[in-house]
Amino acid sequence: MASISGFCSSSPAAALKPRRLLAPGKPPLPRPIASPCTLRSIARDISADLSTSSSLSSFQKPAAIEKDPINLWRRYVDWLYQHKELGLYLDVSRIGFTEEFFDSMEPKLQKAFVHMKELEKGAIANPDEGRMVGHYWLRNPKLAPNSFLRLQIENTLESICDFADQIISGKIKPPSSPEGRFTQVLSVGIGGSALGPQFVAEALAPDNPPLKIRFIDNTDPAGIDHQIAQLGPELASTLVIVISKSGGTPETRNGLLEVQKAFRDAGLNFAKQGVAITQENSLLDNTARIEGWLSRFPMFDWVGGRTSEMSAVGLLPAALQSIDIKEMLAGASLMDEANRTTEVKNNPAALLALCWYWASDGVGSKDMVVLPYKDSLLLFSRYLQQLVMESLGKEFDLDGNRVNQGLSVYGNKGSTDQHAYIQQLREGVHNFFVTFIEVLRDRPPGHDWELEPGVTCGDYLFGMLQGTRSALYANNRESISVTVQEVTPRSVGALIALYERAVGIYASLVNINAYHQPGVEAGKKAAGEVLALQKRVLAVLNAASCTEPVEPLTLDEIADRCHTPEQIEMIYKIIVHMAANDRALIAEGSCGSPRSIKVFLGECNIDELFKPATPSAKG
Ligand SMILES: O=P(O)(O)OC[C@H]1O[C@H](O)[C@H](O)[C@@H](O)[C@@H]1O
Repeated sequence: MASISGFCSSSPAAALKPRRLLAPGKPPLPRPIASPCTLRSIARDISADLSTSSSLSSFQKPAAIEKDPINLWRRYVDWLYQHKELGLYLDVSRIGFTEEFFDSMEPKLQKAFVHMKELEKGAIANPDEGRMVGHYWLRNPKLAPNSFLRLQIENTLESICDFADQIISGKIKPPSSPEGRFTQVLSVGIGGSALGPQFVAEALAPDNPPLKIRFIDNTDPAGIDHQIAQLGPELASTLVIVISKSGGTPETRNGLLEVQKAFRDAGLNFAKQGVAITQENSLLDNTARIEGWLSRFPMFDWVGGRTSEMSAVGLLPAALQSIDIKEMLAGASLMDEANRTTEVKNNPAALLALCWYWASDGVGSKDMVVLPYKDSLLLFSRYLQQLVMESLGKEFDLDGNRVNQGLSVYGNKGSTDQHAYIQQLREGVHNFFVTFIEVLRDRPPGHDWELEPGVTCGDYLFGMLQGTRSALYANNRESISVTVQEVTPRSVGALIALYERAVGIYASLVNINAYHQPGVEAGKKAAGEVLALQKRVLAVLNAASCTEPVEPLTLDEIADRCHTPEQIEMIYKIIVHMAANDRALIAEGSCGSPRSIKVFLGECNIDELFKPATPSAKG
């Protein structure tokens, strides 16, 4: 193994001292016994206590990371990972892990490899939901645990390619477009049903795709109106793809209802232009079937939303933009293959996971800043945010211990971000590590020119990346660099596969389920309760506004009549929102003085009074 002198603790005894999370150079402080502590520090302590002898708690991070340029170069060469066929490099030399750390992690990594192997063979790797985790089969259907699943994958891919060909060639036409063919795709979906397609469109769509894609990924009415307004008369030649694994996500349902209304208003037949990507027999699937939509593609139970880019979710939108989806799959498959070796140094995903573990102390103590130096990769960090944070951000580990795990991800692109927040990264709070994504090819051959003697525009970008990496490192800020030759379907497929696997391995290292998202439900449930309360408020206001004379109500009176005095603040917020949208009138007072306001409804709706009572969230 490489000599990385200067990286190691000075003596074996020092290596066994309990590790402290300190700025380099500071002497270790005794752990406070009963001082006030943050949730994060509690989580960190619990996690440290739970860890075994192979965890970071056995180590002390070096006081300062290697600065000698020759030693650093040796470290660079010794640790450089290269995937020849993909033209992808991974440089972990600027992460200061020690040999002892590396060796101590070996058993955990070997265990992680076993988990990944079992997962690929079809084990129930998502135990809470009792599900297999099969995104790796999508790019290598032969791996699927049975021939039924293999055929499902192969047939879906074939039907995606056929459908996209027929749409692009104009064999399948929109019923009432003067263009005679589809020119636009409007993708409606959220989370894993949007982020991958958005990232890939930004990274790979040609300048003039056969169909231009746009997205509705929220329940923001103004955002939806904006997308529809921009389509204008081209709505008639727009293929609407509604994507939802569950088929019941409210934001996506609302997007669909809004788009369907726009079609009705324009006198268009939505069904002839609508496509659903969802699980069989979901609400969305049934709607699409009953309404006779143009087509339906399956989403599989064993593919999670955030790992669905290589399923119909990602492949259909990409194919419609003439992105070579088979190349994307090939890139992912090659990367998966590389990630199956049990030799850590030759396993890029394991190396990444190891670096994350080192840099964030195995408890997410540092954030991961992702900086692609290439405009087309702008959305990579946003895509990774869901992949990493929804997978790793967990309250409990697989044994039921409270661990509050996670790894925060943010970033946009270099060198743009250099003019925004790199100042803080260089000199401010030291709570992050960086991942640089470097693309060697600046622009297609034959287009380059020197904007000053010997220097091209791309040389500047290169210089900015290297300069930032060095400047950060000089101030003890660690970084990883991932280098690809070009942004192609193959390299993008490989990048996605690399991070998917790194997340899986890291999850094994910290013993959590990376494939469920129990925390997301809490927000959804609370949102449902707010809407249920709003309906009760409306019913109460409606009753009071239908009297003669109209009876404006105070917030206390509304809360009282809703039988939810404890919800008065939420009722106030509901009133303010309704008033701002012309659905309620404030008779007295102003929103700024909640106690003073009296409210009635702008329009009394007698029918509303005779509707059956709205079921409340509180029963
Ligand atoms: O694809 P859908 O079922 O509509 O789900 C969309 C998103 O919903 C939730 O937020 C989940 O946490 C995400 O993982 C998922 O991607």
